Amino acid sequence: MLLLLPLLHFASVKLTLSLARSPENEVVVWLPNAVLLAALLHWRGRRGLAMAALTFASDVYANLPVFPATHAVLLSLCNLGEVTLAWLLMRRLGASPELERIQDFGRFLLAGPLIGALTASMMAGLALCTLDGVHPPYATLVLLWWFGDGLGLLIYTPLLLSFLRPASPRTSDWPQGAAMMAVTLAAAAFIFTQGDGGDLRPHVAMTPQLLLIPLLYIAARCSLRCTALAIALISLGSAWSVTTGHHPFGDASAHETILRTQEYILTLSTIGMGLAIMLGEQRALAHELEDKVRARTEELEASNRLLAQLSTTDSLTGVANRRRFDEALAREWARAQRTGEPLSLGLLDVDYFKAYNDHYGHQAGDECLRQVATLMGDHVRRAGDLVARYGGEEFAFISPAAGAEDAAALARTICATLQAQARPHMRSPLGVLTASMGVATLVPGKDDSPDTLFRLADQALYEAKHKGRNRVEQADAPVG
Ligand SMILES: Nc1nc2c(ncn2[C@@H]2O[C@H](COP(=O)(O)OP(=O)(O)OP(=O)(O)O)[C@@H](O)[C@H]2O)c(=O)[nH]1
Repeated sequence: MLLLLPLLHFASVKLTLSLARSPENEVVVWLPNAVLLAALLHWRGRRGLAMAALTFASDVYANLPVFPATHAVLLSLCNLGEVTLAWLLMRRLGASPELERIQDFGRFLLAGPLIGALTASMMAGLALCTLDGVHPPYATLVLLWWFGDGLGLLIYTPLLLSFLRPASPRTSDWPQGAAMMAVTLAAAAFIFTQGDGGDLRPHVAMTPQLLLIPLLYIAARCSLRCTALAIALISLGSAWSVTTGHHPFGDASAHETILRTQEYILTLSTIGMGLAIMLGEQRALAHELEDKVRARTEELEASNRLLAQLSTTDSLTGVANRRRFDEALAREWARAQRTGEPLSLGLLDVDYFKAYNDHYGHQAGDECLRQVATLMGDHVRRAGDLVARYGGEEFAFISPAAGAEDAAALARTICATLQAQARPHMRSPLGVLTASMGVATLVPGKDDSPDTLFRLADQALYEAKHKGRNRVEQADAPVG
């Protein structure tokens, strides 16, 4: 970067001087100072001294063929002073170096093009008048220098900064920007090459003010980078035009012509860049709001999903609650009615659970219920199966497409495993925690309802309890 900086600076001095008006080397826009200012802003002043020294050397070296050595050194000192003052003032004013907000752009305008360039122009005017004494009047010299330097900072600092930072992925405006740029440049080429001066110039010529129209379109629709680039190219075109004998701004004295051109570029750049920055800020704000809305919507959707899950989940055991059980039973019932497949339902009731609670406490009772839920979940695992806590110490499973034998076998495995886990239950005749189950299987008929299946399973459970508990009873119903 430190090597590239003087190269870029040197090239910009040469380009500017190639567009200067002889014999006094008056320039319309002096762009090299923007190179150092953009570098200082982009790298937040890091290696500022080295950058300043390199660009100063490049400035003197590039000026030497055009000015005597004393002039070259003094003028380069003025340039360095201008950039340093602008940089320090911007820091003092708290301007963000990105220049993407209108208040930062305003502070930059004040610090660079206004105060920095004016101070340097007064110093340079003094130096030139003292050294040569034959220049245009001091005020004219100051005005020309001020406008030239001010415009250079105004146009090229934001342009270089926009190229130094990565383009925002959102401003993929290049097709539109390129099309409008092509139109603008074609129009600029036509306007700035009209006539070759003197009598041959057409009587009715197009004025450069017309370029404001496509430029405003670019500023409104494209990025600041695109707008600054368009202004930079127009400024180069107009500088070339007035220093090569064209008269896009009408007939006037040499100094007046340069001043008219500078005023024209100033109007174009303040309006164009101001608009681009203001609209860019609005767009960034809109994107920020969109992002916030999207994030909030996602949060809301996640909360809704969680809420929906919580509203159908039993908080103690984590299995489905009564509401989800009812919904699943109705759904599976309707499906079995359509397919003609059997539907099995198992009801489980923990034996002597009141006594367990009384003996071991409610918390131990809760732990028991969690154990039973886990056990059922471990065994009822076919696709479409569901385990639910029906209420209190009662659990249920729904097993679609399972025949009576399969369902009864499943229930027996659950009861046997619970007994084998041998959780002590001092108040049960069996000494360990057990459960009773009732199982029913139906191929739903047209006139049946899920209640029929539930009633059958419940009767079977009652029978299991009645027959001594820790057993599985099957409902006497037509089975599939
Ligand atoms: N710890 C705990 N106990 C519960 C919960 N829900 C219901 N119970 C208790 O479960 C017990 C159910 O007792 P009963 O309906 O009399 O049945 P049981 O003692 O198991 O007798 P049988 O079913 O005939 O073997 C009651 O004492 C309820 O307080 C719960 O969420 N946690």
